[in-house]
Amino acid sequence: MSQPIIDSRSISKNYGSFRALTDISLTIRKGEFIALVGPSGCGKTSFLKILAGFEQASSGELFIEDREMSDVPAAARPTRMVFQKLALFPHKTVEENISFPLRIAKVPAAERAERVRGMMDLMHLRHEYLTHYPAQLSGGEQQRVALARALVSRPGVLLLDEPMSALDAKLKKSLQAELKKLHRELGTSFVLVTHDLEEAMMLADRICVMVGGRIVQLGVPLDIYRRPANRFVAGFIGETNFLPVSVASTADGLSVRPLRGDQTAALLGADRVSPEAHGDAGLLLIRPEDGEILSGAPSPGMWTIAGTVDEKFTKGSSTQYRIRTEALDVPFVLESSGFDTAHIPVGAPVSVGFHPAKSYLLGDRP
Ligand SMILES: Nc1ncnc2c1ncn2[C@@H]1O[C@H](COP(=O)(O)OP(=O)(O)OP(=O)(O)O)[C@@H](O)[C@H]1O
Repeated sequence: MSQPIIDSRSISKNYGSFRALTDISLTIRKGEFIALVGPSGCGKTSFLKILAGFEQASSGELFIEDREMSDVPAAARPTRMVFQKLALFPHKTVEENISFPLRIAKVPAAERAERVRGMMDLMHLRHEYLTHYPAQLSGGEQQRVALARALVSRPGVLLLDEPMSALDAKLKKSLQAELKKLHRELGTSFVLVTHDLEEAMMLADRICVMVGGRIVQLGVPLDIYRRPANRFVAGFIGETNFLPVSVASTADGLSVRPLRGDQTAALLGADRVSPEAHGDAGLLLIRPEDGEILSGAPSPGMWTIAGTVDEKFTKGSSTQYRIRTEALDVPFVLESSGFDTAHIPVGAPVSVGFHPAKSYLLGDRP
């Protein structure tokens, strides 16, 4: 798991005068599952295409399996790519589609047949589909055939460009689960481009957040969620509340206090402070699940904010409240597990409690 399979060194990409990627340095380990996330146009697909050999970097170096890739064409790389829009051959059967890379590699017919059937089993595709054409299969089945075709030549790296975005929610969930299982069983490195942050958190060992053609954060999902690099990443990865605070240095660490309201100051440990936070002001990141609507006295160390329920949504497994407060210009978002058993009506006055020492301090710039 620790050996690198992909080593991208300061890769940049220009399309004419437009710079799509700047200084992308990323090492992906053997067997690792990496998700590339970021807003539309941030360069995720461009980077994937450079890894696959469908685009050339304008500068920088790319090593895959310790080999420099600038002169290695796509077909000769240990990478295979699965696209968002299916790229199956419509006039070839499922068997011909999956065996295509093996034909190119001149694998003997008997071995081809065996490996294709092995992939059908792995992808939970019935063998009777072998003689079917792609149009005769459902969207999810077609995407599984595309995965089978990409994996049949046993690539070291599977590149996935939003392979599930065209599928309906239920199919997507089942394919996500299959993908995770497949990754565990095969030991192949997966690089997944996705817009779906929940998908990235569910599947990836590490998430790489890109903005404007640059990597802004690379880390395990929990770190990206709990210790985002800046306000943009925090807001991009899940819903969040940003409470403006004043910051003072003390002998015991940083002390914070809300700009509005008269709470006692709270001390933050060094692991609760973003490296980009500095000066005497900041934003305290409070995730919706970290707040609670108090029914009694707050527990020691809690800060409380008074407000009124502006809206509430029942999501099935949880209930979300949006609470208007004096402390924030936008509603405080709070999520509690389960149904709204307390039956707190919209318009009701409430007291929101949370532990500042468990939150994370960001700089106050966007
Ligand atoms: N062949 C091309 N010629 C010119 N510009 C391009 C080309 N391919 C991509 N771009 C531009 O480069 C930028 C990055 O595109 P890319 O497709 O890599 O982004 P992305 O993060 O994958 O976006 P999305 O999430 O919308 O798919 C975009 O502004 C895009 O318009």
